[in-house]
Amino acid sequence: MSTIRIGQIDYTNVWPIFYHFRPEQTLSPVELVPAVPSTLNKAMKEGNIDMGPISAFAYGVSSKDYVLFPDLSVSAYGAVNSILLFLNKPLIEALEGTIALTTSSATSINLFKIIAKKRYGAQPNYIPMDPQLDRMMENADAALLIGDHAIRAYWDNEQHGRYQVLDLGQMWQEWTGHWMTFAVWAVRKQALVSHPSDIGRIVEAFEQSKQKSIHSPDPLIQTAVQRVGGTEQFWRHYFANLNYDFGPRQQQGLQLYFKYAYELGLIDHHVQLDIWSENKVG
Ligand SMILES: C=C(O[C@@H]1C=C(C(=O)O)C=C[C@H]1O)C(=O)O
Repeated sequence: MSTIRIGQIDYTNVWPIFYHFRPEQTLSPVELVPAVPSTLNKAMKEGNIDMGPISAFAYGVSSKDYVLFPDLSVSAYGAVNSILLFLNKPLIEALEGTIALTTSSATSINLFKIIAKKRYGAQPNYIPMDPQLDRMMENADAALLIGDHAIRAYWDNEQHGRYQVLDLGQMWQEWTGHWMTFAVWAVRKQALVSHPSDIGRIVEAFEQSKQKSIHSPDPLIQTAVQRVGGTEQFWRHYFANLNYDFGPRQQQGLQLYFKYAYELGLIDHHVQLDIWSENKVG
């Protein structure tokens, strides 16, 4: 039996869904592949991983090849606390200049482009850069970071107070009134064919981890303090504020995002959300 390769986003935001993830009784062995979202997006596209969390944008690009796992996502209604734009001048001025975009993201960098163009009619100069805030700010008027890179830069900035910080989840919600989904759990259609009887067990193991983490967040909070830093209070709020569902509200927000991405030519087709269910094959 070939191994099932499952991507694992290398950021704390996905911990609730992985912390207790123990797929049992799968016919094939399971291997976890940790990496930042942009690396997982590419590995998934090339077939080097079979399933797992990817940027919602990457699902949109390759939607014909993937199916979504039900009720799993990384979403927020308003502030995310880890999708942050750091600015050294007011937004309106920065939008006429240069914006550095982290190379680890796909959803958030395109969310920024959508907000810039559709809300502000702006088309700044974008430069992709590795997620190092100081180097980014040497080259740009504002810098977008995600995940733990954003969290660490935020703490650092609290000490030095150098930059204004805007939260993209909040910008999106204030503008559209909608939820935003940053990551979805996708499976390659090919993997549905090669591992048909294991999919249900893996979906169930993810769902169980999520429920366990939501009901007892303390172990995750303690581990985050030890491994990443920060206070217990920060992580309690962070995990409680993120949302891991993929229900009608999250789907509506994501559909609007895909509509705008299509209108701006960031994605070349209308994206349909194709969600896996036990009774559906392929
Ligand atoms: C909430 C977050 O969502 C993330 C943002 C992603 C993106 O911009 O492509 C992808 C996956 C998520 O890890 C975060 O990174 O903080």
